[in-house]
Amino acid sequence: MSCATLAKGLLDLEVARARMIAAAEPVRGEERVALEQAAGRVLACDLVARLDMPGIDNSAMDGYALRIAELTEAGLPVVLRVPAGAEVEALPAGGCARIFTGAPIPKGADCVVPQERVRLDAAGRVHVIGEATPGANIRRRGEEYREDDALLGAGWTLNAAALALLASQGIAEVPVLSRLRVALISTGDELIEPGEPFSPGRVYNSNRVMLKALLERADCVVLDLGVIADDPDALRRAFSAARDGADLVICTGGVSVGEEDHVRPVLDELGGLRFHGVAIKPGKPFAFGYLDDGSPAGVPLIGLPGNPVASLVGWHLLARPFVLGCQGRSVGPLQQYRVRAGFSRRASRGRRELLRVTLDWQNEGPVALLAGGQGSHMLHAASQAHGYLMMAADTDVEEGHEYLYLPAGQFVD
Ligand SMILES: Nc1nc2c(c(=O)[nH]1)N[C@H]1C(S)=C(S)[C@@H](COP(=O)(O)OP(=O)(O)OC[C@H]3O[C@@H](n4cnc5c(N)ncnc54)[C@H](O)[C@@H]3O)O[C@H]1N2
Ligand code: MOO
Repeated sequence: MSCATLAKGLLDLEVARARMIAAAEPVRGEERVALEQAAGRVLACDLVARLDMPGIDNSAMDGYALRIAELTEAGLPVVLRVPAGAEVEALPAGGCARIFTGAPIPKGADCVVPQERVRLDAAGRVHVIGEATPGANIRRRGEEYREDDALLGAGWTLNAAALALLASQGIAEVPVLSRLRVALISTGDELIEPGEPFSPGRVYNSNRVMLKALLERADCVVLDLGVIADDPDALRRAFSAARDGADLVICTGGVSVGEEDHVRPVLDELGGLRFHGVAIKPGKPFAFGYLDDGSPAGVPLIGLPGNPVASLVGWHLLARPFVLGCQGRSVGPLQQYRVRAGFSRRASRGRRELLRVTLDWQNEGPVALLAGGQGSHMLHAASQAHGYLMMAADTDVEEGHEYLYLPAGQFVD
């Protein structure tokens, strides 16, 4: 999309995203944690294999290990029984071994025939039904990787399979990066907390629990500073307190242009605003800057919009890549592919629109349907959406036409 079509003064999404990614400085500090505690943590250094994988030649099937050259019409007697965990033995000449999945291949055997493909005669001799192929059903030592081969790189997020991989190497403790400490501030005089009695004009704080969940899922330690009034002095005090204990400050609300919106001027006063306003809907009043704490760079601050869905979109597209970068994790380009729209809709002027959609798979290919109301305060559709249909600025949605779709799975930590 050409920047010329964007509303004046707003950054293009890709430009803003690139600036967030470039600004992210990986946190220093690491610790060793037990494998059981390491889910979702970020590896602090490269790890190499300690052992060949598999460690020995072993059987992929329950069956019989034999030498193909010794197969005759008379069949082979079973002369050995090899369960998983047994010592490696030699296969005596002229016989075969009853073997089980994972058990070591006896020396001299060159094939495992699954038990479904053998016939046992009255004397208990093994007859192979069909062909026996050399090497069949034998998992070779080191066929996956060898000792000292690269296993996982620094910056890798330890997902369940990665933990299992390390466990398979006998690794019980891993070096991980220190968790990013994020101070979370909600601004707004109107805010009350869930559980408090409702009164007209009050708004339940939805951003707090949403961002806390997103940050914790992204392996951050959240320092929740609660709700701060729409007042520059209160905000000044909150930002000053936040910068002293956190690697990053995130606040929501008060980041737009009204005289009740104090985030931008206070950020400017306490450090410096780097940019404000991104050409996306929702999520336009996104602010990024630094609070001066005496260090060369200062403490980064992200101001997300108050409208909850705008805050969510700002997290997904701009704040999360910054957090990932601060955690030493790699941030790839947005995953997107083209999907047919099952609805028509007028364009957003001057901003890309991120429509919250579900995918209907009942037709030949997926069809995107609106997940519900699209206002930036409308959380129901956001809670149901499978992803975003990303519309270029000033482009109407026409039913049956294809548009870029961003699956929500890419934003899940
Ligand atoms: N004259 C203009 N007005 C607005 C503009 C603009 O460009 N010119 N931008 C609009 C857009 S777009 C958005 S998005 C909002 C965001 O404004 P703020 O970030 O300043 O947010 P607030 O004004 O504080 O609140 C907006 C809205 O969200 C509710 N809110 C705030 N915090 C929470 C929370 N923690 N949980 C739930 N809901 C929250 C708040 O009550 C308001 O209803 O500005 C537009 N205005
Ligand atoms: O960016 Mo606002 O989120 O359009 O409503």
